[in-house]
Formats: sequence, structure tokens, C-alpha cells
Amino acid sequence: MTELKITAKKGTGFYIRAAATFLRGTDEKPPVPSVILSGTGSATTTVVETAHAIQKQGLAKITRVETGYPTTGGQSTARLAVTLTADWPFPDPSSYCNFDEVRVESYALDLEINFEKGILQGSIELELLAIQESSRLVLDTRSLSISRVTADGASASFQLGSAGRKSEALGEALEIELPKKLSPGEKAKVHIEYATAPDAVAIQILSPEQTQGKKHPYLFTQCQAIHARCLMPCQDTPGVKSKYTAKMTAPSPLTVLMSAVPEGEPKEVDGKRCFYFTQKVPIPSYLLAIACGNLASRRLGPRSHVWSEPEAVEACAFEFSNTEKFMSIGEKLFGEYVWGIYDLLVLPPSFPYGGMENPCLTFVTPTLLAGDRSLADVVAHEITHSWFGNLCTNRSWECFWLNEGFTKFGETRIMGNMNGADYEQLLLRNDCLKLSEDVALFGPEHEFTKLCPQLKGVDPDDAFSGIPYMKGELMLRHLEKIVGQERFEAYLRAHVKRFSGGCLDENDFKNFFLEHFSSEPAVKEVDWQKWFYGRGMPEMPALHSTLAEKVELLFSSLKGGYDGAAEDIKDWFPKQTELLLDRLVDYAREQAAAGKAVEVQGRLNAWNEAFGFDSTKNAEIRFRWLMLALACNDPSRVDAAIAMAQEVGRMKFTRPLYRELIKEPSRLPKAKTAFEAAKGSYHPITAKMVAQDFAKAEAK
Ligand SMILES: CC/C=C\C/C=C\C[C@@H](O)/C=C/C=C/C=C\[C@@H](O)CCCC(=O)O
Ligand SMILES: [Zn+2]
Repeated sequence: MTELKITAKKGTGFYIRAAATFLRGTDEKPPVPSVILSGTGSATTTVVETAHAIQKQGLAKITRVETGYPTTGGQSTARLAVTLTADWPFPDPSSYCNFDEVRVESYALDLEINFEKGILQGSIELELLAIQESSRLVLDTRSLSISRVTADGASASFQLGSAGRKSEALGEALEIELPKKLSPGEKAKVHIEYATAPDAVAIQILSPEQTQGKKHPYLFTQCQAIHARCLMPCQDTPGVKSKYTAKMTAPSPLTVLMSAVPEGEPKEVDGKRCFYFTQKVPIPSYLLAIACGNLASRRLGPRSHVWSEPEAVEACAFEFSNTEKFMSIGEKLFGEYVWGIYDLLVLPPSFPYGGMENPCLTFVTPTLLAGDRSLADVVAHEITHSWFGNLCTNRSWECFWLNEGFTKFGETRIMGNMNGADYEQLLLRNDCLKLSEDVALFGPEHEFTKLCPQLKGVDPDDAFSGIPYMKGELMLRHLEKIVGQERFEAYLRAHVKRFSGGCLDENDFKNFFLEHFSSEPAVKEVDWQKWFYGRGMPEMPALHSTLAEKVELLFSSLKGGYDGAAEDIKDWFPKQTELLLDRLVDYAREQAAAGKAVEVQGRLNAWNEAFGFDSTKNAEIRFRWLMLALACNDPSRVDAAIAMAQEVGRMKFTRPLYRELIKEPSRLPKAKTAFEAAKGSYHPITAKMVAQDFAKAEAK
């Protein structure tokens, strides 16, 4: 055991560097039992914060912190026991970069959007901090054209994809030789001139005809999970966080927005507009976001605006008017909102997800515009990422559930605060159904049904499903039941404080939870292994919702031959109708498997007459209704299902619609033709994933 003495007067940054240098300098390379860092200072908290900061930066795992002994002359002291684990420094299977040696602390983008060429072109300047002695910088890239690299002003040589670091899933590593060897704690600047590729997976460019206004082109990005490397050379791992600034140039009169705070008004130069942004809170690369188009905004609250094409902006302002309420509940539950502004951008229908939690500027799909605010729970979800994901970040995509499970929990709790505990239980019921559907889709023995799957050699897009969301939420509900709601909510606030600004994996979470509840014997019974690495369905909670019971009653009546009437559901929440349709889809599938699809099919027109499903404005209901029609082979609604799949690029809807369409072999050619026709209007991620679904179905 080696001991390092540090004195607590220079602030946390000093300690991180001192500790990093020390850890790297020691002979005790992993696996080692532990290294003791001890500090004496007027503020013990500085030493404790240091411990946490060291861990957040992935330098080591803190196994024990002892403070306040012995107290001499009014000065408190602290000792930190630090374990370098065998897998130190926490490899990320989805990145090639050498973030264990050198870290990007901040970067400055200077990019011009060229709609004619379909590219972004310009430069990035990276500010590096050496963690250990190193003379190279390895960054992630994918299909970037790199024209020039300089390091601290001197030309630097570089190679793309060298040493076999090139693959379909991960892109091509960019290795830059630094002109001088950096010592731990030393800083350097690397400047890279580059352009993106016209087929970059992170970027979708819409022609004017593809927009609502039909006059101007539109560009938007989606970086999660590992697409930031198509936009810029970067350390594309959620384990590294950097601040950024950006200067973005676009043709007049278009507006550029980013996942950052805008600085001042745009400057007009030669028919172009320059926009400036600053993101002062360090963020992982996957949270970089850019949008550019003919955009208008409306104020939603003291710190929020909603943006969209001008044609839809009033409808958007109505739909998301509860934003500030959601934020206030989030702050009460999880702590201060640190990002300054919270704006929403409503994207064109090809946006591949319901929402993306880009800091300061959540991106959302227009399929949330139901006209009655009933789908704004996605906004509550994205707001919750302001704490879980954006502040406390999964260390790699293998523990994505730490972003999504916590956020799903928070979303459901916020919606419960809005609409009552019974409603919260209804949402959980819906989530349990979604979980069992997603587990069934992969098969219960599949690696991706684990809360923490292994992703070596895997494209994270292939592993994505509702499982980390719902299974993660259920695990947290299980823990909440053990310790009680009030204590669990206090835990969540402590968790945010503890991991804020850093990253964590499932063991960091487990250790902190056990430390927090060290005097609670019941938590010792938790089967962490099973929750984290067990396949298939987890233990289901007992749920009590009168709202869900009403759904079950109507479901039974409909199954029993009752045709339904509008008043049956007139006081319902739309989430109850979603549950009813989910239950009917399952029923239709069972009947179809028993050769009785036609019996369900014969009931659809009556149900439509009663409940008006064919004309619903709610995309979740429309989707489920069409899935029901497809499940019972209703030929009269195939065109409507195809129309939804073609119009909406949100994968939650598009992929299941195509998958259900092609389950029936006679519908395959029509579905294929529809996909080929719509493919060009989809986001590259959606086009890639739907093409894979077709390939799988055709291979069967
Ligand atoms: C265990 C899972 C492994 C890796 C997943 C990591 C990233 C997945 C990647 O494909 C990106 C996901 C982006 C998600 C963005 C928003 C979602 O919350 C939307 C959910 C679906 C929807 O509402 O449309
Ligand atoms: Zn999410």
C-alpha cells in the first residue's frame, strides 16, 4: 500500500492532477489492492470532493473515504482508499480513443453548413489534458475527410484507421502524433480541419419540398449513441465530458440551434448568418446537437421556448405548455436545474425518436402533437434527463439503463405528481406490457434482454430497445419498495449530487446505494447480480390502479362480444385507451395463432364506430389501432398502416409497423415497395434499421 499526501488548499482540480500523476507513477498497476491518498486541509469537503472527482473522471474507484481524523489545530483531515480495478481505466467497447491517456477538456467548433454539398465543413480545436505520459491522441471518426492537423500551432502527422482500428460498427480511429510528449497534468491544443460526408449517419438534410414550409432546406443531427464521430473527430465515449463553444455559419435567413446557450444575435455576412453558442457544463459527445432551418419560436415559460417551422409553432406552444410545471416538479424531486435554459425543438416527422435530451434544447418528434397535451409525457422524460443521463451519465453504452431506467422512473413520477398515484400505476402497467413485448422480440435468452448487456463488437443501435428503460425502472421501483418512497427520493437527490458532472456504471450505483442505506438491513437482500445480468423478464411488481381496472373491464366486454360505445371511454385518459389497444393487440395475436384472426377482424368496424379510432389525432393510439388491424389481417387498413409507416420516421412506430406488415407473407411485396419509396425521406438511422428488419424477415 502506497500513500500520497496532498494538502487541501488548492481546489479539486489540483487534487485530480496530483492524484492522477501519483496513480500513474506508482508501480502498482492493475489489479492492485489499493492506494491511499490522504489530505489535510481546512476544508475536509475538498478532499472528499476530490475523491469523487477522481472517480468521476474514471481514474480509479474510490473504495473508502475517511474524514475528520485526527483533528489537529482545527484542521480536519481525510484519507481516501482508492482501488485501481482490473478493468481500469474502464474501457468502452464502443470507442477507439485513448481517453485513459489524454482527455478533451473542451473544444471549439467553427463549421459552415453547405446544403448544396450536404456537408458541414470547417474546424475543431480541442483542448487536451494529459492524464498520463503520452505523445499521441486517438480520436473516433466516421467517414470524415481530414485535411490538416496542427498541435500547439505545429503541423502534426495523422493516420486514419491504422493498427486495425477500423470497423463497420465503430468507424475509423484518427491517430494524431503530438509533436511533444505530454506529462500528466500538461495541456495541449489540437486543431483539425475537416468536412463531414454527405451520407453521414448522424445528419439528415431535408430538401425544401420535404419541409412543412416548402421553401427552405432543413438539417438536423442525432448523435446518440455513437454518431457524434460522423460530425467531428472526438472522444466518442460517454465516459468523457467536455465543454464546447461553436461558431456555426448557415445561409440566410435560416436559424441554427445547438445543445448549448446561444451567445448574442446572429451576425449577417455576405448572405450568410453566423451563430455563436457556449455549453459551459461539460457534456459527453453524444449530447452534441445541431439543427438548421426556417425556425420560429414561442415562449413557454421563464426559461423555455419552443421552436419549430413557423407553420406549426402555435400548435407546439399549446401542446407543451406544461413544460415549466414538469421542470419545477423535476427540481423538487432531483435538485437544481443547472443548464440555464430548457428549449424544445419540434422536428420534422422523420426525426427517428420520440425525443432526444440534447442539453438546453430537447429535440422532439411532431408525433407528440395530439392537440390535447396527452403525449407531453415525452417532455417530462427529456426534462428528467437533465439530471439522469446529462449530469449523471452512463460510463459506457453497456450500462445505458443508468440513463434511461432512472429517467423512465423520473418521468413516471413526474406524471404521477401531475395526475395522481393511480395514474402512475397505470403508466407502470403500460410499461410492463412494453417490456414483455420487447423481451419477446429478442427472445428471453438474448444478451440484449440483460439490464447490462455486453456490447463488444456490437453496434449500439442494434441493441437498443425498451428493455433498459422498463427493466431499469422496475429495478428502481423494487429498491423504492424496500426503503420506502420518501427515503428513495432522498436517495435520488444524493445520487445526483454524488455523480453529477461525472459518469457511473452499475457497480458505482450499487456501491453508493449500499453506502447510502448502510443502516438498512433489507437492502442486503437485493439480488444485484440477477437484476444487472439476468436475462429475460424480471420480477413483476404488484400494481393497483383503478384506471387500469376499468380498462380490463371494457377489454373483457369487448372480447365477450360487446361492440362498445363512445361514453365507455369519454372520461378516460388517453393512456387508458393505449392500454386497451395493447390488450386487444395481444388478444388478436393469440386469436390469429389459433386460426381465428377473422373473428377479431369482423369486430373492428364496430369498435371504430364506437371509439373513432380511424380518425384519432393521437399517434400512440393510431399506431396501436393499426397494429391491431394488421394483427388480425384486416385488408381494409393495410394502406393506412403503410401510410403511417411512410409518413413517420419515428422508429418506435415505423419499425413495428413494417415488421407487422411483413409477418404476413402476402403483404411483403407491398411493404417492400412502400419502404423503397419512403427510404429517401427517412433519417439514415431509421433507413438502416428498417432495412435490417426486412433483411431478417426475408432470410427466414
Ligand atoms: C442496452 C442498450 C445498448 C445501447 C443503447 C445505446 C444507445 C442506443 C442508440 O441507438 C440511441 C438511442 C437514442 C434514443 C433517444 C431517445 C429515446 O429515449 C426514444 C425512445 C423511443 C421513442 O419514444 O421514440
Ligand atoms: Zn430517454
